[in-house]
Amino acid sequence: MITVGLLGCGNIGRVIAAGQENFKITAVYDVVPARVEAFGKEFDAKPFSDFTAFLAEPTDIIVEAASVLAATEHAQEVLEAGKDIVIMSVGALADIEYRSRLIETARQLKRKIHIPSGAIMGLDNISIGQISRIDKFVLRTTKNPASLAREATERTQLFSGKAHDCVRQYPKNTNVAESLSIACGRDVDVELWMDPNEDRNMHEIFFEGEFGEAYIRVRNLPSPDNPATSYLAALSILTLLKNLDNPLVIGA
Ligand SMILES: NC(=O)C1=CN([C@@H]2O[C@H](COP(=O)(O)OP(=O)(O)OC[C@H]3O[C@@H](n4cnc5c(N)ncnc54)[C@H](OP(=O)(O)O)[C@@H]3O)[C@@H](O)[C@H]2O)C=CC1
Ligand SMILES: O=C([O-])CC(=O)C(=O)O
Repeated sequence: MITVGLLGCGNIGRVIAAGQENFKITAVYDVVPARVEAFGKEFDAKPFSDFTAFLAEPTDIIVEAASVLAATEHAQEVLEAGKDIVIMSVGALADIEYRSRLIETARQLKRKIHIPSGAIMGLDNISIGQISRIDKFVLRTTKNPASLAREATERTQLFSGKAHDCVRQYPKNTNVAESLSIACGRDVDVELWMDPNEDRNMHEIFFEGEFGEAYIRVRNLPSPDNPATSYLAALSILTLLKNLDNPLVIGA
């Protein structure tokens, strides 16, 4: 049985905990002490409000499902503690120097940094961008203003530019932009829109290159507990965890 330390007892954390089968969350940590206590009680995991003690608890892997700040603060020490990590708040890796340091640490210590597919589809073959020419790559994300904690009466563009800058400005909403950039090996172009007539979290990907062209559109249901986060993102990380000990690896 794989033992998991869960960093972040929010919306995604709860979906993961409810779906435990071949892994067991044995330790949990969150910035909100009351939340971590209640979570620990409900899912039979040891609650921690001190990160060092949480990390010292024997677990096979740490799952970050908290925030870009949490991933930035803790990923390096998780690897240095000799543990693999799953990073949900991928925006932390927009800092190229930090990302390189993490990868180098993981390489030296023979650890893995897992990035779930999250709220999008297609990351598998989008990674051909690492070995093949890409002529165009645009992510267009459209969310209801409520998912962005804003108000609007008409379709409004919030951002147009590069992924690294977008996720810095909208760290709770555009981690997918960074996942796509890592997959295809370049800082992709991003448009972020809010639309009061869109009730889903929509991600459209326009991808052209040596292989031909692709258009991918996902219209995700928002998570009931956090409309900023698509439910697909929680399902994705749960699937990743369920496959950690599967010898059959599918996809590019
Ligand atoms: N890669 C992807 O495709 C996607 C990634 N995400 C990202 O996944 C992460 C989790 O999402 P979700 O579960 O919906 O978020 P929630 O806000 O529902 O839960 C996160 C929990 O972590 C806590 N937390 C925040 N910062 C820290 C910290 N520094 N240390 C410890 N705990 C902390 C939060 O506390 P508090 O409430 O006080 O902040 C909250 O309890 C988010 O960063 C989100 O942006 C979401 C969707 C898609
Ligand atoms: O859940 C989504 O649709 C996307 C999201 O919030 C993110 O990438 O951070």
